[in-house]
Parts: sequence; structure tokens; C-alpha cells
Amino acid sequence: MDLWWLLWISLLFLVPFILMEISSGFKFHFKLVYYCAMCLLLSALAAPMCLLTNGGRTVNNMRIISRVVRTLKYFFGVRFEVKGLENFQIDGPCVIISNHQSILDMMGLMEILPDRCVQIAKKELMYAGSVGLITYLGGVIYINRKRTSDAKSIMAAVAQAMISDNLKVWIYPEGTRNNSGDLLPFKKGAFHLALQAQVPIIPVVYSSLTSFYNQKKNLFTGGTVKVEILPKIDTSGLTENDITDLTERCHQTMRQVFFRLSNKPYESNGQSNCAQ
Ligand SMILES: CCCCCCCCCCCCCCC(=O)SCCNC(=O)CCNC(=O)[C@H](O)C(C)(C)COP(=O)(O)OP(=O)(O)OC[C@H]1O[C@@H](n2cnc3c(N)ncnc32)[C@H](O)[C@@H]1OP(=O)(O)O
Ligand SMILES: CCCCCCCC/C=C\CCCCCCCC(=O)OC[C@@H](O)COP(=O)(O)O
Repeated sequence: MDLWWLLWISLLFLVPFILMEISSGFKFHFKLVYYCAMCLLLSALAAPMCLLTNGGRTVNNMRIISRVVRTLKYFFGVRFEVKGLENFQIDGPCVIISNHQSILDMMGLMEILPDRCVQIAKKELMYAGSVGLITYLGGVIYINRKRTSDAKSIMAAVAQAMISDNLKVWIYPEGTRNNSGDLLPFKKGAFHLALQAQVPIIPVVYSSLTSFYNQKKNLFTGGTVKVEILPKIDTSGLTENDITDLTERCHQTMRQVFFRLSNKPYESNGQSNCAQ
């Protein structure tokens, strides 16, 4: 076979592949931009509602924000199957920890957000236009992840506010988005906070999004997310010496549930589950 035939045959296979890649990549990025635009638009709509109803920055705005954000799932064909909502029914403050896979998690967060609950977020989110404004109005607590000492002192103040203002605090203990189909090791801030405030921890697990949202494969279609709110983990009587153990226990429990909800066989990782 001469070289020209070889070239034509490879082109015959390559061109549709390249076109498919370009169009799926285009579709994926278009949908992501559409998602961000919707977030900006809904935040811009929710902000005046918050200001008119509650006057300024308060956790009460989270009720309005969650109602508005819950409409997003209809635009993107995302469904949530929620189990264990009764585990949120505790008197008083608590620390809620959940896995964090992508910016789509805001839909899952708002789907089940309990009353009087604020989130800990990276400070960069403050500058995301109307999204930044809405997080500010909702009472989100910003931390500088690059300065552990600043983050720690903010968390210490949060522990006090949780008690005085009866607040629940939602933290993503992985500390960053992770769409790998597994959980990252947990950072320890959430567990220090629970111990400092002497409040229980409620783990929440979302199934893997990879079957319908996968950045590596340029995939973003509709799909179902299973959500499970686990029973509270008591921290009373625990001290600083128990932090590593508590962190590992929560990680292991959530990882098992994550694999079950994602219909994947459980793989023991055999390493420390705390971030070093
Ligand atoms: C229409 C759309 C509208 C959208 C509206 C949306 C509204 C809702 C917004 C929700 C936003 C959600 C955003 C999510 C994020 O931004 S995730 C990223 C930010 N969050 C986090 O990072 C939280 C998790 N991280 C931690 O908890 C970290 O521990 C942190 C406190 C940040 C410190 O970081 P780092 O140094 O990297 O962590 P380590 O865990 O390794 O800790 C180092 C040592 O310090 C000790 N430590 C940690 N915290 C404390 C503490 N509070 N008090 C005392 N000591 C602490 C820790 O034990 C380590 O020491 P040892 O190794 O144990 O000796
Ligand atoms: C005039 C300024 C215009 C700014 C435009 C900003 C564009 C962004 C607009 C909308 C984005 C919607 C984001 C929804 C909220 C997402 C919160 C979130 O998931 O943050 C990621 C954070 O947990 C972890 O960050 P990293 O994974 O460590 O990174």
C-alpha cells in the first residue's frame, strides 16, 4: 500500500474523531460557561431579594439563596435522591462536612441546606462578581488557605459565633474540588472547630459525578446524584489529642458511603486519611 492510501485511510478515521473531540469539548465548555452565567444571574436576582427582606449580611438570607439556587438543577437535568434528612434534626449548632467534587456542588449543597447554616469558603470567592456578593450577604465565612495561622484564628472566632448565634457550619474538609472518583485526605480545620465549639459533626456524602460530569472526558450531561446525610458523630469529651483519630474515622466512614453510593467496589487505600 503506498503512502497516499495510508494517509487517506488515517484521515478517514482521524477527521471524525477530531471533529467529535472539538464538538464535545466545545459543548462541555459552553455548558460550563452557561452554568457560571446562570450562577451570576441567579445571584444578581437573589441579592436585592436578600437586601429587601433582611437588610444586609445575615444567615437568614441563606433561605432565599437556597430557594433560588434550587431552580438551577432543572436547567442542567440534575436530580437528587436524598436519604437521612432526619439526621439534620438536632437542637443547636453542629459542623457539617461533605465531599467536594466541582462547582456543580452548589446545587447539592442548596438542595438540603438546613436552617441557620453558613459555609466556610476560600476568600477568592468574594471577588466572583454577583456570586461573591451573594455569598457575602448569606454570611459565608472566608478563609485564606495560604495562611494557616489566619485560617485558624478565623475558625476560633467561628467556634464562638456558632454557640452565641446558634449556627451550623458547612465545611468541605478536602479543602478543594476533587473530581477523581475518590475522596482526598481530609484537612483538620473542621475537626478542630467541632472540638473547640464542643458540637457534633454531621457527615454528608454525595455520590460520584463522574458518570455525567467529567472534566477529563469533556462530559457534562444530566444525571442523578445520590445524597446521604449520616448520623451525627459526638465530640463531647474529645481533646486535641483525638483530632487525627477523629479525622481518619470520619474520612473512612464517608469514603465507604461514597463508594457505595457511586456503585463502585470499595478500595481500601491503606494510607493516612489526614492531609499532611
Ligand atoms: C447561584 C449561585 C450562588 C452560589 C451561592 C453559594 C453560597 C454558598 C457558598 C459555598 C461556598 C463553598 C466554597 C467551598 C470552598 O471554598 S472549599 C475551600 C475552602 N475551605 C477549606 O479549605 C476548608 C477545609 N480546610 C481546612 O479545614 C484547613 O485545615 C485550614 C483551616 C484551611 C488550614 O489549612 P492547612 O494548613 O492546609 O490545613 P491542615 O489541616 O493541614 O492543618 C495544618 C495544621 O494546623 C492545625 N489546624 C488546622 N486547623 C486548626 C484550627 N482551627 N485550630 C487549631 N489548629 C488547627 C492542624 O491540626 C495541622 O497541625 P498538625 O499537623 O495536626 O500538627
Ligand atoms: C466582575 C467580576 C466577574 C467575575 C466572574 C466570576 C466568574 C465565576 C462565576 C460563577 C461561578 C459559579 C461558582 C459557584 C460557586 C462555586 C463555589 C466553589 O465551588 O468554589 C470552589 C472552591 O470550593 C474550591 O476551590 P478550588 O477547587 O480549590 O479552586
